[in-house]
Amino acid sequence: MLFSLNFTLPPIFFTNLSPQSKPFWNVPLHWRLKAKNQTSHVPKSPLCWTAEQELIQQGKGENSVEEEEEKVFHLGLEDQTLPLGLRREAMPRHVAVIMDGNRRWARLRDLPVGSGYEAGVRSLRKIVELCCQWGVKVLTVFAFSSENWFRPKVEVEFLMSLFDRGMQEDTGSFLRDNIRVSVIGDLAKLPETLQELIINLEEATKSNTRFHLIVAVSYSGHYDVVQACQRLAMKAKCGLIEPSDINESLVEQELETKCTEFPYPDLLIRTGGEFRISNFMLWQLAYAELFFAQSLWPDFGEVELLKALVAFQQRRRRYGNAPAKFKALEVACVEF
Ligand SMILES: CC(C)=CCC/C(C)=C/CC/C(C)=C/COP(=O)(O)OP(=O)(O)O
Repeated sequence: MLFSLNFTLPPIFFTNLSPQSKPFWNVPLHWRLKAKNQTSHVPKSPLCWTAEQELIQQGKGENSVEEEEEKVFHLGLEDQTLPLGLRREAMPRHVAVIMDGNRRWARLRDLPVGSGYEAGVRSLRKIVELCCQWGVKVLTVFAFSSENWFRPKVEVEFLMSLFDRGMQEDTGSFLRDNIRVSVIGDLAKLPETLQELIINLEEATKSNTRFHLIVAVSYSGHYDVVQACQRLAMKAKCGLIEPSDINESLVEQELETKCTEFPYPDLLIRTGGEFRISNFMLWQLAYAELFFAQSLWPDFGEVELLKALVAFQQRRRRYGNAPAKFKALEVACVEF
């Protein structure tokens, strides 16, 4: 029998999270493992049941800390730590993020605007890592909009060099962690060196299957729909399709998100306290759940991501009467 589970976190869950009282999953792994022989000190966390706790429980914790760390690192996805309150089977497959608030973060600290963007990259790395660990399959981030070209030249150049640097620095970890990277948007407008880097990175990671990071650069929802229309018009002009053949499925196949198996974000997160979608993935967000966070993007970390995911898992998704392709996740979310 199917039943609805309306899981609500105990108030202690978020009110207790001061920097002094970190949740158990923030405690470094070697501390947790070192504590394992001192039974009274093994944290009996009400918040999550971790893979290494499982090993201790099974009496298999006889190895050195290093061996245990190695073992935990290589456990399968389904065995990895998942904070209490998150259900793996109800995890959004595709999360989209508008990473807003980097410049405000820098100004609040009297730092140059570039430091805000650099802090934003650090935040992005952390969120990618968590999404991988927690079982999200696709993450699309809005890194530079079509409108951002109108920002001061020096800022645009800084962002271009940051993309360049970020992609070069992270190629090794994308390969090691089995992460595929795609970049979507009007890439012809980017500096040629960056275009080459993108082609190489996409090629190098195209067979990776654990996680798909999609970076939207020089992108807007309007741009995406227009370029899809142009491609369909070309096909019609060449006689490959009739105008009357054009339907939702054909449009979907021409959108930039054709690179992923899950083109429709289940969850859109916007940081920075604004309540808009700012011309991001207009077609694809049709049935996304929206989550607006007050945190500026560089401050958006584990606790904030967890709040967004827990909120998502508590939503009841209805989709109107949309076709089954949208509905797969509803079963996991509502009928647990
Ligand atoms: C390598 C890589 C993918 C890097 C991504 C870097 C990054 C965080 C880009 C965000 C860019 C951007 C225009 C954000 C909007 O917020 P804003 O900073 O304009 O916010 P604000 O003016 O509202 O504070």
